[in-house]
Amino acid sequence: MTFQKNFKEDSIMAEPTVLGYIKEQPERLKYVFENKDVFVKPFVDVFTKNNIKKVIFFGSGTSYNVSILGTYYFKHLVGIDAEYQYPTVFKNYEKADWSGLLKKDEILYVGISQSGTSISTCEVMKFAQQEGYHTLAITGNLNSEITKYVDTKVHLLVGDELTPPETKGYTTSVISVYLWAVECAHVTGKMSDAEYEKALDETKKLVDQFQTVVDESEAWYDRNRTTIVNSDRLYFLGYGIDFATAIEAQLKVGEMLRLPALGYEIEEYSHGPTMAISKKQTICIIGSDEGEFEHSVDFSKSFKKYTDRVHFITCKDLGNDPRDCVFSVKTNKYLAPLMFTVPFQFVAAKGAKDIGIDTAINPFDENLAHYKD
Ligand SMILES: O=P(O)(O)OC[C@H]1O[C@](O)(CO)[C@@H](O)[C@@H]1O
Repeated sequence: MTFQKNFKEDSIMAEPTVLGYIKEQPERLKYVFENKDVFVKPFVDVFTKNNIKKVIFFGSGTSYNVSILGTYYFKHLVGIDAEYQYPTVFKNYEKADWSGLLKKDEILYVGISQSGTSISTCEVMKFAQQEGYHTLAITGNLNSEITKYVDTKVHLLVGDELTPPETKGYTTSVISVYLWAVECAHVTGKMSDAEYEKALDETKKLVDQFQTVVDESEAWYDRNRTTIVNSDRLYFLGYGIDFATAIEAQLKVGEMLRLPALGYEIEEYSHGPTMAISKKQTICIIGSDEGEFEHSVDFSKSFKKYTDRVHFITCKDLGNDPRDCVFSVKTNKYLAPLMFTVPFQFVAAKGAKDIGIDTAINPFDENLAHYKD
């Protein structure tokens, strides 16, 4: 069986490669931002018409990691309840509102699936629809399986991504979910006109500078490639919103570079896994804001006593250690995950190339994760 992906838009690449898709992100994110009405309007319509009080995000793999960010965006920016859940675990162990205070039609189930064919995500949306909840899916293929199980289908403007691992699929999904939250926050009065303009301005500024993000990420990988690809194990550590980047890095490296890769909340990492710390381990610490940043710097100093392979990925000022990826592009902590994922896309895709792995081939030939189109 072959890996199933099916996007209807034309590919602009003669021979699709993960590295090609990584490098397409500046242009693609700009396109997504300029065409935001396509995916923001249908979401906001459902949200406002139904006076939604809670959003539950579902996805698998990369799309699950997007759900983590979506949840923080809706909690912090829109100020409503939100959750991210593994689809099948949710079906078997959870319910939409344990408090019993919300009406069914105040809850929105959101399925994120670039291909629209992830089995578990499709199944939970089908279940939600049968139970009578509002259901919405964002997908790159508006004729895909998931669209059969939702009231509202929203187009993810990702274009083709014909290689198994998703890279631009992640960043286009993140920016889409962020723009949903910004718009919902504005229309509900949670964000003032000035705050709304600022949020859009910051988004535009970031997508306009995304080529620099890609260039600085690749340069960071090139500077550190030798130790990275010769590591016994790679850890990706982040607090709060940066935890999404940590487990997205774990996933990308697991898919492509295929070395042992572990994503942890940074303090959790210090509760046990540090017992295994050794000189051939690479530890990447992601982003962070305010107090979390200071704390992460303290952690990195301690880790450096045990391995030289400690890297900080941030847009805060941090000096000139070539092991770090300190972006010259600055942005807010909600948009920063768009940047922080890119260095790890290079670790995964360029690292794989450097050690002779073809990322266009999925050697696992079983159809467990996706429906066939
Ligand atoms: O967003 P989709 O298409 O549901 O896919 C989710 C996940 O499935 C895979 O494509 C393979 O299982 C992963 O690479 C990806 O993270």
